[in-house]
Amino acid sequence: MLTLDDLSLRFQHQPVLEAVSLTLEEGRIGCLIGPSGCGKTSLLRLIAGFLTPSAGRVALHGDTVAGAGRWVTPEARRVGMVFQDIALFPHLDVAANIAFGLHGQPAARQRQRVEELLALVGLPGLGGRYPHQLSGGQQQRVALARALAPRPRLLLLDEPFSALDAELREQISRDVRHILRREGITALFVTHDQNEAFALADQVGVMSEGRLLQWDTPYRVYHRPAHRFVADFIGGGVLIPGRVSGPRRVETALGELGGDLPDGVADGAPVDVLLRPDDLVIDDAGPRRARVVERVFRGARMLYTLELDNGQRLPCLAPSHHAHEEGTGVAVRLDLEHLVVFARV
Ligand SMILES: Nc1ncnc2c1ncn2[C@@H]1O[C@H](COP(=O)(O)OP(=O)(O)OP(=O)(O)O)[C@@H](O)[C@H]1O
Repeated sequence: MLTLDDLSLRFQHQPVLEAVSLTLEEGRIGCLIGPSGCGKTSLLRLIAGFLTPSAGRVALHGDTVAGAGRWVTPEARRVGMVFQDIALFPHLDVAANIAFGLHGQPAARQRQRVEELLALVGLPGLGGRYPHQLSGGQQQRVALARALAPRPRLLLLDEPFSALDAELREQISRDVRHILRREGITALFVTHDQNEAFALADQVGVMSEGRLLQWDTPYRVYHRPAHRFVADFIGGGVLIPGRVSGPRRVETALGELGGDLPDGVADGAPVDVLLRPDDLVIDDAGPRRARVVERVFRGARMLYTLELDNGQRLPCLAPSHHAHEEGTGVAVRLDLEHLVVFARV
């Protein structure tokens, strides 16, 4: 459905995007995450046709819409957009807002499509209200209905839920996933929130400084980060130093660990090993001692920061019913499914 080939963008000679390539299959949901300023919004704007690439190609359904000497206007691309600031027309009622992209169609057909969409987004009967008479979540549903009305081939959503509070955001992102699935819409989201990306997406893209570092399933982005930045950015883990101590072996402050090593690292080479908060278990029978430096209550679980004798600090997510006080000692063991190791740069 969507193909980007080596897409690059410059603003006044400043590189903003560099050689971004990805494919998104029909009916799939993709999600781009990355720090502020890494180029996520610019990438959406290139796909929509509000920006022109400096190099590379954008294709929709196999047709080149930008690059390789071709240019298709934004209107002709049939790409819908939902923005962070909801931007409904305040002087139009909900039905007229949704029908905005349907002008030119017979009135009866427009009315039918509006009713259908109001039902789809869970707001039946609210077509006569004005935007100021709706909650933030309801307004965002109307914005979604408006974008879906002309049946776009691809829907782009730029931080659509960021203005909503956390609880509502979770609910509405689940609903939106449902709606997109039911309509078979191909969608590409931008979000800051990795939990949202994991909950919504079939494919997650992690961006940094204009590059797409990994485009993969949520599971692989989390468990098999392809890049040191991805490992660091996702999941609240830390990279601890280690040294290759044999084939598939690494010596660390937590003992010798076994697993896959990156290609080409020699015996004795310095490496970094990824430890996520759920890789470390507080266990009286554990072989290593650590001190509780900090703890943050997260409801069912407590997020501890533990410090080893060598000063290495590690995050540890543990059930909150055994609360360990700050300053006390605990015994720990590792519960690693697989090793993620990066050659030291
Ligand atoms: N019109 C412009 N002219 C010059 N530079 C721009 C312009 N628009 C964006 N940029 C720069 O391009 C880079 C990428 O911006 P972009 O908005 O795509 O990032 P982002 O990842 O969406 O950020 P955020 O998460 O904060 O919205 C930034 O360094 C920004 O300053």
